[in-house]
Amino acid sequence: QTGTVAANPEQYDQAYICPVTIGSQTLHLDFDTGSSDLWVFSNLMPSSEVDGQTEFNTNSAGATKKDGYTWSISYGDGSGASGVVYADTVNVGGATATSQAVEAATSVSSEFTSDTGSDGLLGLAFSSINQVKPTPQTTFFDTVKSSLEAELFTADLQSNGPGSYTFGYIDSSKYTGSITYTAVDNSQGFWGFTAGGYTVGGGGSNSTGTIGSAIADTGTSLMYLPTAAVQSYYSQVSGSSYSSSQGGYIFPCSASLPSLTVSIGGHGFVVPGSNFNYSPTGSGNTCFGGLQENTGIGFTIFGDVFLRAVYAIFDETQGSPRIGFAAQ
Ligand SMILES: O=C(NNC1=NCCC1)c1ccc(Br)cc1
Repeated sequence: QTGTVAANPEQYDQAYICPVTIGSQTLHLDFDTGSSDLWVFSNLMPSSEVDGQTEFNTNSAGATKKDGYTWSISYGDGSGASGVVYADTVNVGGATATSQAVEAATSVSSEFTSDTGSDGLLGLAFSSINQVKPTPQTTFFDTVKSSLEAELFTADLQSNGPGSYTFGYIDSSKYTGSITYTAVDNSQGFWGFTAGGYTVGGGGSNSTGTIGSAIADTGTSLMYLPTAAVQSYYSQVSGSSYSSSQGGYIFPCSASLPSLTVSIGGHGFVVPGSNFNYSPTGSGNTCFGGLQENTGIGFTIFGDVFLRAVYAIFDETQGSPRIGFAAQ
């Protein structure tokens, strides 16, 4: 099917990298529903900031410089990049944008230099938060959506193995049961929605509160919830504690992790306990939790830890945007 691309997880499922053809080059980009810029490592960068990544060749025949256009972006984790802007043909699994803004980096932060599996990002949030000056550019999805069978894209992220993104259609083999849709508030440029109650473990409903407004962000590795929900979760994990040195909740790697059920659109979505063992801390046979507090971020983020448990549909077919989730 046109518009299908593999999503390959980096180590610890930290991010999902997809092959994208830009002109005659194939680069591997981190698809990110939490930002709206398509930027790539380029030949304009100092070699000290490149560690094996493929560089977009700004001198290629198909690349047209947008003179006077620049960009600079910083992400929730403190990483960032900046550069200049070209127009080129961008092809994702057959879905082709003939004149897409390709933001060529002239500098990137150390997080990107050391992320050797990623040649840049492909933003899939709303174009209202694109960071190109003097004129914001459209995201790949916004550029191509009118040419798609349907104005939507989907994310099927898997643990430790290839998943996929589709553009223009829903792959019914990727989910079970029905899709639950809920309204999206894109006033801040994100795929924002409202989440309801939560239950820790498969027992009865032991949720005491509701989660509230949240965003679906494939570019964020973990799940960040309000403190009450996070403390309720780790109270069920023996040996867990908040480690200020590690910057989050940790637990013995042998701990038994409960599932977390979150109500969205009136349907309970179960995140299996295994999703919450993110990575070894590197000391004392403790592991870093895939669920952390949203304090300091100011948003509740349903990142890859949650998105791996569902099939997600980012849908603009109805005029107003909506997001759909189905069990997988
Ligand atoms: O930056 C964000 N998402 N994408 C990426 N993170 C790291 C590289 C890409 C992000 C978006 C919204 C909020 Br609220 C917090 C963080």
